[in-house]
Amino acid sequence: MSTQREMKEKNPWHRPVTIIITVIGVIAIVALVTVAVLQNWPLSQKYKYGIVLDAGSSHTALYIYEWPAEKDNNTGRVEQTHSCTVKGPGISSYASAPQKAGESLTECMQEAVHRVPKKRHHETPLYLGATAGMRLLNVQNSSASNKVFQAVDEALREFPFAFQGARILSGQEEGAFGWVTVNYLDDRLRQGLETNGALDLGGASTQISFVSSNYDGSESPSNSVNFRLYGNDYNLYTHSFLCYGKDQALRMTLAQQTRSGPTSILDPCFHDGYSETKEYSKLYDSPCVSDRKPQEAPSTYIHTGKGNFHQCQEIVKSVFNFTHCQYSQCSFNGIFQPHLQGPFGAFSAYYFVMNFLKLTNTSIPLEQVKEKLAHYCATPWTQIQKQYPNVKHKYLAEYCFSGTYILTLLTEGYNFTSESYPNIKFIKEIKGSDAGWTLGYMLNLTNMIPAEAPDSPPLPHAGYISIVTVIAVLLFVLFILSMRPFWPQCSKEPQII
Ligand SMILES: Nc1nc2c(ncn2[C@@H]2O[C@H](COP(=O)(O)OP(=O)(O)OP(=O)(O)O)[C@@H](O)[C@H]2O)c(=O)[nH]1
Ligand SMILES: [Ca+2]
Repeated sequence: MSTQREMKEKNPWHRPVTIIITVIGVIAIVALVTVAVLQNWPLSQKYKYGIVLDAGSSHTALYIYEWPAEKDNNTGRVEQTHSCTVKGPGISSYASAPQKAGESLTECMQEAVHRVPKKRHHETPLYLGATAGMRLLNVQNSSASNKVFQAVDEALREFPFAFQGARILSGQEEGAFGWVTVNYLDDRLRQGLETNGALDLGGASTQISFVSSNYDGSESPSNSVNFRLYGNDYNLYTHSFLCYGKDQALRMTLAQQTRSGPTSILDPCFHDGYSETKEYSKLYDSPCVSDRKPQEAPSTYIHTGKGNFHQCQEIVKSVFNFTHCQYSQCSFNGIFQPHLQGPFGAFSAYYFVMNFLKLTNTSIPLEQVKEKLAHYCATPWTQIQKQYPNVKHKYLAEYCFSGTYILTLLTEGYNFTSESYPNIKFIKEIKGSDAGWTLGYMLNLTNMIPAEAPDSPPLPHAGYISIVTVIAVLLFVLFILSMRPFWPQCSKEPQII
C-alpha cells in the first residue's frame, strides 16, 4: 500500500513532467490554431474593388463592388457595397450642354473616392456603360453623342481610379449581362443549377433573356449568346426592344393619341381629373416617335385622363406589331422568341411599378391582378394625390399607364399566360446587390467568372480552421489521458481502513 506522498517519493520527477507536458501541449494547440488562423486571416481581410456607372436613359447610377482579394477568379463572392444615384437626368439629356454630363457625375465619384480604401484606388477599375438613352441620341445626333462621351471621359479621368473607358452597350450585352447578374447572385452559375430568366424594364428599352431547352441559337442567331461559365455551356436567348422602355412606350401611346394634332386628348391611361398642358415638340423629340409627328399641330395639347384600364390596354396593344413573323414563333414586331422557360426575375421599372401598386405577389391570379389595376386606374386623380402626398408627381401620374404597360408587355408581348405568370418574381436586389446589367458587365470585363470550374480546395477556410482545432484538442486530450498513470490520484493505492 502506498500513499500519494509515497508515490511522489517513488516518482519524484512525475509532477514537473506533467506540468511540462501540459505547457507544451497548450503551446502546441495555441501555435497550431494561431498558424491556421493567421494563414487565412490576412487574406480574408484584403478586398478588391470595382466601380461601374450605369448611364441609363432616365438617370445614372454608380455601383461599387467588393470581393476578397484571393478569390478573384474563383467563387461567387462579389458583392455590391455601395450605390449612388446621380442627381439630374441621364447623360443623353445633356446633348445641348455636354460639359454638364461630366460635371453631373462628380458628386457620386467623390463618394466613391471616400468609399474605396485609398491604397486600392489606382488598381480599382472604373467603367461607364451607357444604354438606350445614348443609343437613341446616337441615332438622332451622333456628333452630340460623341461630345457627351468626350465630356464624361474627361470628367472620369480626373479621379484616381483605373478608368477603363465609357461606351454604349449593345442591347444584346445589356440583356445578357443582366441575366449573368441575377444568376451569379443566386449562385446558380457556379453550382451549374437551372438558371433564371431576366426581365429588365428601363426608361427607353426593355430586355428579355432566358435559356430555353428547345433553343439552340440556329433560329435567329442575332438573339443568341453563348457562354461557358464554371464548366457549363449556356445558350442564352436575349432580345432588347429599343423604344419599349416605359418612358418611350408612353411617348408612343401619346403619339398614337395625337396623330391628328388635336388640342386636347382624353387618355384612359391617366386618372380621371388629371389635366396638364404639354408641348408637341417635347413629345416628338425622340426617334421612337419623330416619324409620326402630325403635319399640322398646335404647339401644345392638353393631356387629360379618364382612368379606364381596358381602354388603356387597347391603346398600349396598338404600339406592338403582331402582324408578321418569319420564324416559328415571335414575341412582337417580328422578333423571334423561343418557348418561355423557367422562373424569371423582373427588375428595374418592373419592380418600381409593381411594388408601388402592391402587385409583386405573382401567386395572385393574373385576372385578379388586372382587376386590382383596373380599380386603381379608375380612382380619381384628386384621391390618388391625397393618398400619396409624398410620391414624386411624375411617377404618381404614370403608375396606371406603367402597370397597364407591364401587364400588356408580359402577356401580349412575351406571351406569359395565367399559368406562367406565377413564374415571374419582381425583384429589386438579390442578397444586397441590385439586379441589373452592371455586375455581370464587370464580372465579364475583369474575367471574374472562369470558363472552367476551378479546382476548389476540399474544404473552405473556416472548415479547415475548425478541423485543425478539433484535431489539436483531441490529440492533446489523448496525450493527457496517456499520462494517466502519472496522475496523482491514479497513483493512489486503494486504502484499507
Ligand atoms: N416609380 C419609380 N420609378 C422609377 C424609380 N427609379 C426609376 N424609375 C423610373 O423607372 C424607369 C426605368 O428606370 P431605370 O431602370 O433606371 O431606367 P434607365 O436605366 O434609366 O433606362 P434604360 O437606359 O432604358 O435602361 C424610368 O422611367 C425611371 O424614371 C423609382 O424609384 N420609382
Ligand atoms: Ca437600365
